[in-house]
Amino acid sequence: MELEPGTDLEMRSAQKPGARKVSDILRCEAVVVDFDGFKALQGMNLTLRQGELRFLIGPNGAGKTTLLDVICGKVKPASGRVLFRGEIDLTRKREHRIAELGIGRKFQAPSIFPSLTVREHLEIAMRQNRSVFATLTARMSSEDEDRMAAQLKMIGLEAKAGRLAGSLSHGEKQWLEIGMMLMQEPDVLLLDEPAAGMTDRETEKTGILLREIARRQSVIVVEHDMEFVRNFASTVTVMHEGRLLAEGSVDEVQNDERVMEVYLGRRRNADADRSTA
Ligand SMILES: Nc1ncnc2c1ncn2[C@@H]1O[C@H](COP(=O)(O)OP(=O)(O)OP(=O)(O)O)[C@@H](O)[C@H]1O
Repeated sequence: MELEPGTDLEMRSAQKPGARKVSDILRCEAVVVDFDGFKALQGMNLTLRQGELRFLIGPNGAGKTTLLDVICGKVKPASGRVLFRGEIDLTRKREHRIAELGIGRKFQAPSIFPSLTVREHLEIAMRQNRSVFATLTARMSSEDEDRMAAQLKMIGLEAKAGRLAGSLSHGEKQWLEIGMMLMQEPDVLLLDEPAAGMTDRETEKTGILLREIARRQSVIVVEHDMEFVRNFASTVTVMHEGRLLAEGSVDEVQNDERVMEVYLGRRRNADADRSTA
């Protein structure tokens, strides 16, 4: 594991009790992303509070995934800042360092190992969060065992801890991946359409899980499923053409004329077309 003395200590000290209280955990300021002349983000702003579950919506190509890519360091912006805990500019950090600082990213497709058990996945994830020395000592402490049990319960896979991950349903695989992220104790979780391809019941359970996570951590969810958003969102950010279009409660953004025009209107039309087809 790479160690950069000093830097992490300084960063972590910002989180210690008694340090300046920062209620905004993440602030994206005027972020511009330029893909060879095409501006996927054109000055995007977003502020995420600690312990918030935020849904990010917008039509195809609005720049939602690109914004998550900037936050986790996968894409570097041409200009703008992403401030973590008020003072660390993530745009100046490398991707692995951003993950170490406490930003977890989950992509849409599950990437699990079919021939490892559910429990083994969580063990691996837990060890990735440890120092080299701790990784070499194979035994789990009773504290680790407690965390493992709590995590399995939280993601609803208690009864399937010994099952091979390859035998899980699509929804269960997604929860396992979320559980692996949680084992690394991120402060901010970035999720791209976590409920895509799930059954109604799995979708419902995913929404409940996200709410549970947001009791302690901050979450940004990119989502297309408006029913899911309606059921579980308190604050929604709407993007359009690489910018913030509107922000507010589901009701507020649904009644916003600009939003109806560029996003919900299109979707309603699409839904209407489908129901009359
Ligand atoms: N690596 C890239 N190179 C060039 N253009 C890109 C690249 N990645 C994304 N884009 C373009 O940037 C724009 C924003 O893409 P992005 O995937 O962020 O949108 P989105 O809101 O997540 O869309 P969707 O809902 O369809 O996933 C799109 O026009 C896309 O084609």
